[in-house]
Amino acid sequence: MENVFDYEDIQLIPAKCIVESRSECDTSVTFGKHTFKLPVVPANMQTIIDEKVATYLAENKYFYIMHRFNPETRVSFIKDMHAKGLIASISVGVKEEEYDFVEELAQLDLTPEYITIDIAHGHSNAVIRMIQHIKTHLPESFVIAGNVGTPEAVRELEHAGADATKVGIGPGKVCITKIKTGFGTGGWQLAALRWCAKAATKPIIADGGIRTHGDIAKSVRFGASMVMIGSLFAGHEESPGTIVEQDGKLFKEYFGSASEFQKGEKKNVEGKKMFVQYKGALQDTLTEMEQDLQSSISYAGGTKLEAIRTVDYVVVKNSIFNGDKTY
Ligand SMILES: NC(=O)C1=CN([C@@H]2O[C@H](COP(=O)(O)OP(=O)(O)OC[C@H]3O[C@@H](n4cnc5c(N)ncnc54)[C@H](OP(=O)(O)O)[C@@H]3O)[C@@H](O)[C@H]2O)C=CC1
Ligand SMILES: Nc1nc2c(ncn2[C@@H]2O[C@H](COP(=O)(O)O)[C@@H](O)[C@H]2O)c(=O)[nH]1
Repeated sequence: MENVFDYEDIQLIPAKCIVESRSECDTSVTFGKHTFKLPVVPANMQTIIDEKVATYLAENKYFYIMHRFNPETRVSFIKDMHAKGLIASISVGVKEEEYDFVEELAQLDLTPEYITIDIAHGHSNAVIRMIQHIKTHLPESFVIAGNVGTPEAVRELEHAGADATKVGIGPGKVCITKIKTGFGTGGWQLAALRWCAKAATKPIIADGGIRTHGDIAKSVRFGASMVMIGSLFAGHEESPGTIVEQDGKLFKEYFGSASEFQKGEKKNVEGKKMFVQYKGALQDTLTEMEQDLQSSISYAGGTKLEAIRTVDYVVVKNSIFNGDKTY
């Protein structure tokens, strides 16, 4: 791999502005059969999303993916969302009982609009078999498969029938895969995204490592149709993590899906727990993301997200923050 870089090493180069106001710029994205307000999806993790957050996002035309860690609630979740006229977007694993679950949905005539196969090492026969199983029993569901970090993996999962692939092995804020195994895209996630996007013929979700709103525009530039974000969504009032007070300041817990806290045991642990600063209402962050992305589109010299995909960029090797912090 040549030209390895990450989010903080890149600056996008402005093109001539064609709008009078940033409000003219449209951040919406069509992903599968639906159009959403932002190319952003909160991570399908237990401290990021629950039924209430999912409903809020769907009602307000944001994409969401419900996590898979309360498997027994998934059937009622899909029914509830459909009863409210909302899309159902769920996650599955690859263990034996997940095959039965997919068949159960088919027997109940319940088709989630989106199903995400959510495992750590998605370039595997287990995921390929699950894609094929879903496509056999629920052919109308849009299947997102991951996570992967190579063009070979993207090609194989697409070939197996995935409608989108999710790229990112180990760049997450609560991830310790890179430390415990020595593998992953941590530290070069943006370059890995570009590498994968060149091979992809279907949409890619860039997953993990987003630390600023500008990183969303950079992900779009390097080939993402959608960007999955955990840590930036962990500190909200609505975030399911427990709230704690320390030295008069409020924090919310954020833990990895492969952490001991999630698994309830110390086996194959590849995630940790941390506390992020409380930051008020979820909608405030979504609104700020939209405004920042509208601004990105204006700097790209366009009125739509697509304008970002073709801008020039420079590699500035770890210098863009220049000691500054965003908060
Ligand atoms: N994006 C990322 O970088 C990472 C994300 N995660 C998240 O953590 C959660 C748990 O993930 P995961 O452990 O995959 O889910 P599961 O615990 O559901 O494991 C899925 C299946 O894959 C097997 N498996 C897991 N890792 C490997 C591997 N490296 N090689 C071969 N087989 C493997 C498991 O068996 P067995 O346990 O017996 O090996 C199990 O049968 C998911 O939500 C995932 O997204 C976890 C790590 C990295
Ligand atoms: N290696 C691990 N990765 C994990 C774990 N739990 C979640 N994740 C991944 O992180 C992103 C979110 O990243 P962030 O930088 O935005 O916080 C998430 O979508 C997963 O792909 C874990 O336990 N280990």
